[in-house]
Amino acid sequence: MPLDAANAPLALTPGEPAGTGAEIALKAWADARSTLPPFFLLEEPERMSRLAESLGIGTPVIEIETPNAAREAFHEGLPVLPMAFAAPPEPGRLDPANGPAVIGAIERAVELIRAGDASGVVTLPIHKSVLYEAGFRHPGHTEFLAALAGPDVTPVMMLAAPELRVVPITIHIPLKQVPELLTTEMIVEKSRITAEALRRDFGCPRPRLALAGLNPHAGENATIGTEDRDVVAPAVAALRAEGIDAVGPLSADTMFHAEARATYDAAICMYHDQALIPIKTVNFWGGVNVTLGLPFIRTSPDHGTALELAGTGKAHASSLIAALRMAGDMAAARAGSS
Ligand SMILES: NC(=O)C1=CN([C@@H]2O[C@H](COP(=O)(O)OP(=O)(O)OC[C@H]3O[C@@H](n4cnc5c(N)ncnc54)[C@H](O)[C@@H]3O)[C@@H](O)[C@H]2O)C=CC1
Ligand SMILES: NCC(=O)COP(=O)(O)O
Repeated sequence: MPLDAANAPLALTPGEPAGTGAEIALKAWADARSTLPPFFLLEEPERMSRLAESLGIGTPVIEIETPNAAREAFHEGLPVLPMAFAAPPEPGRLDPANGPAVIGAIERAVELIRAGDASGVVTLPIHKSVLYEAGFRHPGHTEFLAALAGPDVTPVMMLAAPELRVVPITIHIPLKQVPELLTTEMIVEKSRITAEALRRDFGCPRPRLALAGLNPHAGENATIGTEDRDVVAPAVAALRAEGIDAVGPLSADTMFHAEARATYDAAICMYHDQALIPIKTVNFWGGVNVTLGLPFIRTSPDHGTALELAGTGKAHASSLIAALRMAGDMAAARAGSS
């Protein structure tokens, strides 16, 4: 996939149209445009204008015909590249009929990156269960974007805030399946991808990884579950043999306080909540979800659709602002190093 798009704007996908995505996009432009890289939103321009007016967000909406027009337009308002939803979106009311348009916008953003018309994709939150109803077969953006990227892509979810970076090795699977699906190979591969990304995109020349144990007390010498001895410890040994600075398995309950966090650059966690609870506790408003291992840049706010706030204007845009900024910084750094 060509990455000659470094100077192109970022593509922002709409996510769930019944959620808060559209309003935080308007707010991000209103609150932070002078500090953000140019971006355009895939959406319905008229709906965006109506929403800005009804919520009293003073963001002009500018319909653009091509992504190229976004750079100029961004100074004047929020550039919107038109798309259409099948059913008129209503705040807080999910409609599976809009699933194909939500999914299609993500596909279109990847095509624009491939064509050199976008420097990366920032995704607004999707509502996963309504997309599953609409036939979506991927657990989330992370796996869908990897499938769009190509056959041999292993995506890695990392959530990053100034205080902490976390990587869940298993992601959206039932908790009871975690021990069955967790393998040494999976931990090694995702940790290796994380180390490479920390070097390339996050200014860590010698990344330090801290691997959490799966069980309480990291298994207490295999007396509280054997996975830490049999699955996680061999992964740590393999990573160290490759020259990666990895430690663990560590007791997960004592690795997230400030002093512990200062000893590593990313915490490699065995399941979703082991990773996401600490980061959303230390920084709920400024975290960014970034997909590592893709041949293009993808970031996202780390929260969901917040359906109950849709249409109220109360949703915060800070995580989206951080996601746009991170994607822009990554694109600029990659352009500088190529
Ligand atoms: N990247 C993505 O596409 C993501 C999608 N989701 C999806 O979002 C849906 C709802 O998930 P929940 O677990 O309820 O998480 P959520 O993040 O939507 O909501 C959790 C709590 O945080 C609040 N909140 C979320 N974003 C906010 C914002 N910008 N400003 C102020 N308050 C905010 C909500 O009001 C709620 O109290 C699910 O379908 C889930 O799959 C969740 C996370 C990421
Ligand atoms: N809980 C994180 C989340 O749901 C993000 O998933 P994805 O859509 O970025 O794969």
